Amino acid sequence: MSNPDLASLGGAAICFYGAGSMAEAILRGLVEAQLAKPSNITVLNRSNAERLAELRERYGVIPADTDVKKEAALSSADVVILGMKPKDAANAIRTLRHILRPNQLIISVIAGLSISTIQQLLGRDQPVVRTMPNTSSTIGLGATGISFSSSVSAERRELALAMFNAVGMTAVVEEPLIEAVNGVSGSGPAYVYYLMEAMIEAGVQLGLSPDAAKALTVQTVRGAAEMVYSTGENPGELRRKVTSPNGTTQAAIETMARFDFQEGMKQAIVRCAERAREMGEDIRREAAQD
Ligand SMILES: NC(=O)C1=CN([C@@H]2O[C@H](COP(=O)(O)OP(=O)(O)OC[C@H]3O[C@@H](n4cnc5c(N)ncnc54)[C@H](OP(=O)(O)O)[C@@H]3O)[C@@H](O)[C@H]2O)C=CC1
Ligand SMILES: O=C(O)[C@@H]1CCC=N1
Repeated sequence: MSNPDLASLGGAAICFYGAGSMAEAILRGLVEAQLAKPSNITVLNRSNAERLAELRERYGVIPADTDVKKEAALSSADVVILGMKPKDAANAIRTLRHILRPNQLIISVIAGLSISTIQQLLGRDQPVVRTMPNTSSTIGLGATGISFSSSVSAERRELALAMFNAVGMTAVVEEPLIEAVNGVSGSGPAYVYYLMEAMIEAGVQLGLSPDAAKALTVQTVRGAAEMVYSTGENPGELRRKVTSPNGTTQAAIETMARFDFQEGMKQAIVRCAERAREMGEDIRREAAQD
C-alpha cells in the first residue's frame, strides 16, 4: 500500500540510535506503510550485533555494527531517532556531540528526557522533536504525543508528524504535557493488558478454559475500543447502555467501585507521569555534571 505522505519524508536518511522494541515498532510501521525505504534506514545499538542482523532480516534495514559504520550512519542521517533506555541516554547522547552536525534533526522517544537536557548534552540548540509513542505502533495503532523545540522548522514538523502518523495517531502537545501523555497512552497498553489478565483469570476461576477466557476477553476489549472509536460516544454513555437497572453489570460495577477501581486508575496515571518527571530529573542532573 503506498502512502500519500511519502512525499513529505522524501528520501530522508533515518538512523535509529538504539534498536530495541520501541525502535522496531516505529521502523516496522515506516517500512510497512512505505513511508521510508529500508535502504534509507540504519539501525545501531550498543553491542548486540545479532539484534541488528534480525532487524535486517525482518525489514531489510541497514545494520551499523562497527564503530566506523555507527559514526558514518549517525553523521550522515537527516533524522536521528534516540531509542535507548533513560538510564543510558546521557552517555549515549554525549557521544553525539562531536559526531552530529548542528542542523540534523533529533527525534527522542525516551521517557522523561526533556528537550533542554538533550540540547545541553549536545552542547547546542539542535532541533529536537520529543515524542511519547506506545508499542501499539507495531501494528499501526500507536498513539504518540509530540512536541517540538523552537528550532524545528515547519517542514520538519510535518516530517516528524508523517513518521508517527504512519504508525497510528498523533497529538501535538506543549512539552510539559508529554508526561501526561506518558501516563495516559505511553504506558497505557500495560494497564489494558493488566485488566485483561484479571478478566482471563476470573473467567478461568468461573470454569471457562484458558483459551476461551482469553478469546472472549480479547474480543471484548477490541469491540469496546472500536465502539468508542466508531460511534464517537463517550465511554460513560456506552457503559450506561450495558448496565441494566439492578442487573448483572450493575452488580459488577458496584463491586469495582467498592475497590475504588477508577480512583486506583487515576492515581496510577498521575504516578506514572510523576515517575517520568523523576527519571527526566535524574538525566538532567547527569547532564549538569558536564
Ligand atoms: N517500551 C515501551 O512501551 C515504550 C518505550 N519508550 C521509550 O523508548 C525507549 C526505549 O525503550 P525500549 O525500546 O523498550 O528499550 P529496549 O531495551 O528494548 O532497547 C534499548 C536499545 O537501546 C540500545 N542502547 C542502549 N545504550 C546505547 C548506546 N550507548 N548506544 C547505542 N544504543 C544503545 C540498546 O542496545 P543494546 O541491546 O546493544 O544494549 C537497545 O537496542 C525508552 O527510553 C523508553 O522510555 C517510549 C514509549 C513506549
Ligand atoms: O515503562 C517505561 O518506562 C516506558 C515508557 C513508556 C512505556 N514504557
